[in-house]
Amino acid sequence: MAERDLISRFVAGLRTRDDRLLIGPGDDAAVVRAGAVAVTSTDTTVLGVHLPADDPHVTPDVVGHRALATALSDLAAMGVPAGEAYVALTLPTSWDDGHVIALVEAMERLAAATGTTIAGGDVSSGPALVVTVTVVGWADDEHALLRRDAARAGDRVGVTGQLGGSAAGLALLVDPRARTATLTPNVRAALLDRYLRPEPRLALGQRLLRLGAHAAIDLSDGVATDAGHVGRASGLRLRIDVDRLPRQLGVDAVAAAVGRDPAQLAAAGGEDFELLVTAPPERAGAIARAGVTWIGEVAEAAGDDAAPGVVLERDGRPLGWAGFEHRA
Ligand SMILES: Nc1ncnc2c1ncn2[C@@H]1O[C@H](COP(=O)(O)OP(=O)(O)O)[C@@H](O)[C@H]1O
Ligand SMILES: Cc1ncc(C[n+]2csc(CCOP(=O)(O)OP(=O)(O)O)c2C)c(N)n1
Ligand SMILES: [Mg+2]
Repeated sequence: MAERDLISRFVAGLRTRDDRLLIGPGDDAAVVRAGAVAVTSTDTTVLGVHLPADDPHVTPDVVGHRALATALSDLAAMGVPAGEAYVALTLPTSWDDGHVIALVEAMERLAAATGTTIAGGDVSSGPALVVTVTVVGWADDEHALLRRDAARAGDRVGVTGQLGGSAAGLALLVDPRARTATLTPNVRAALLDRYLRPEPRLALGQRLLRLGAHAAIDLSDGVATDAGHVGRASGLRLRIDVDRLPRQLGVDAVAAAVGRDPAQLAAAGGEDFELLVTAPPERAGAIARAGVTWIGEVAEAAGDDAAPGVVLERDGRPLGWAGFEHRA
């Protein structure tokens, strides 16, 4: 199919989910009636970097879902609902029309499930499959946000859901040793799903904001790195006990099979796309009931050996673990 026809074909399957969109796909630019404050984030998914390039699990559907989910995760971490998404596709010749349409259809399904409107994008050819998704959410005012720099000394530090599942799922795909792990079919499927089809915690992010959380960040690179962003942005030190990190079922078995510490998969494996939050102790009960596990606290940063950032601890002693880094 020619570029124009391909675009027309997949745009025909996109729906508008709000009354903001004045001009959607088709003109030189999208036109949206703005809310009070725009919250915008962009994320890239590269086949071979974010997903294995030649694995039968990595279908066009998985690529589409994951690219939008990981972008929406940043809006979840800001505590705002999703608004519009803009999708730039770089397509290698090995991706035929059917693949591209399946990718966009999977995105549209997640868009429907999250109230997102795909309002525009771009199609290019290129040497590798790259999907860049820009998402915009709308807040009523600039205070109705979960920022990285809003942690306060004395806050508790918590995480939503369970961690390590994505790294374990990836290991099941790429590390032959992981296949020796004893897992029930359901547990194995849930680990693969966590890696291949993460769910952005949009409703939970908004709920945490309403419940009085101070700061939040989504866990893309792992607590070891992402908690450090909160600490540095806030000028404080997050102290986290790695043995309190909730681990997804099956993580321990995969960690044993690949010879790694299970807490390290949970702290540094990355891509669970859960949220890390800080909140004052008086809110801890209500926030825990919303699905948060407390893993540490926010301390003043003072002195050379207590710089702003994160310190991961085991039995009160610091560990040198680090999360994912693109240019290590
Ligand atoms: N090329 C760039 N130009 C401007 N800002 C950037 C660029 N790359 C990253 N940033 C900013 O740096 C911060 C961290 O980026 P990144 O690690 O991609 O964020 P996240 O983990 O939330 O997706 C973000 O606020 C992002 O907007
Ligand atoms: C094939 C493959 N190898 C390694 C990884 C691990 N990995 C790749 S990117 C990444 C971190 C998250 O991606 P990034 O682009 O840093 O997202 P952001 O922090 O910008 O949200 C991790 C853990 C992977 N997902 N797939
Ligand atoms: Mg990253």
